[in-house]
Amino acid sequence: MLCVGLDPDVARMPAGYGTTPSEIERFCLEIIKATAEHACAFKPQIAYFAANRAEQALENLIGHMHELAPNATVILDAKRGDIGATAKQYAIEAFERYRADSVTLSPYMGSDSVEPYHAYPDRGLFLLCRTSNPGGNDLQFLNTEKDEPLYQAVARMATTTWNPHGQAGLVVGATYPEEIGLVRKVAGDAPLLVPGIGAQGGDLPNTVQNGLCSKGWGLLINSSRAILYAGSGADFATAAQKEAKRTQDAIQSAKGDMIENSSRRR
Ligand SMILES: O=c1ccn([C@@H]2O[C@H](COP(=O)(O)O)[C@@H](O)[C@H]2O)c(=O)[nH]1
Repeated sequence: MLCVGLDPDVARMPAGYGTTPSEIERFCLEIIKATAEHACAFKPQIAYFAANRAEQALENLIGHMHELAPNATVILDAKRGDIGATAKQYAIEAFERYRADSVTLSPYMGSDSVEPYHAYPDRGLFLLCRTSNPGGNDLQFLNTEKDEPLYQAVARMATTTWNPHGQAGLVVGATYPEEIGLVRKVAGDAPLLVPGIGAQGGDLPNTVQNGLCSKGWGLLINSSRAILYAGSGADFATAAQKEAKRTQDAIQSAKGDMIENSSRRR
């Protein structure tokens, strides 16, 4: 259930790496190779590539992800949201240009802003629901007319009426594990993309405990900086591999503890 995030920050490139698009690509490729055996997903964050004129590097890297880790799903973290005509172009960008398996979306503009993505029913959509950042509280906790907080209304709509092909998941931060449980209740078995462990200090055991679906999975737990920058020297790829394995083991052990506790309770 580990998702390796690719957020190549040019201020943090390891020894021996420059900051050009081809160096960004070389760095990320080493991370992909080093972590592929531990990852069920990769999540490149588009801003780190676009900010450095490295969109072609991102295209190439997604190709490498598909080749080197054919069973891993590729989530383009772009957080798009716009009127239908523009959303159609964003869908082409994510699924045809970049060949991502899924894309992250902002739900703020409503159902017609999500509709163009339904033309790709075999791809996934992760809608921002309860985000990992402190400012997420500003809007996500506003009460709706149904007397539920906005993030729960998003969870409900995104996985039902806005989801004719069953392709929707939700983004819920590991920094708020209690809300992961509340979202899970509303969203059934929909996949949850969970950023916030590692550098943001989220709570892994409670994320797993509250977030597993009825089939015992349903979580893509993302770690970006903690893996990418586990080392800064020439051995950065080995350090990334170790951190990915450590995180994968921690996820497995949290899952094991949960299963043991629930069978003890029976
Ligand atoms: O609520 C959210 C939604 C997206 N993100 C993204 O996930 C990664 C987290 O990086 P770390 O280095 O593991 O903290 C990053 O790409 C964010 O843009 C999020 O953190 N929270």
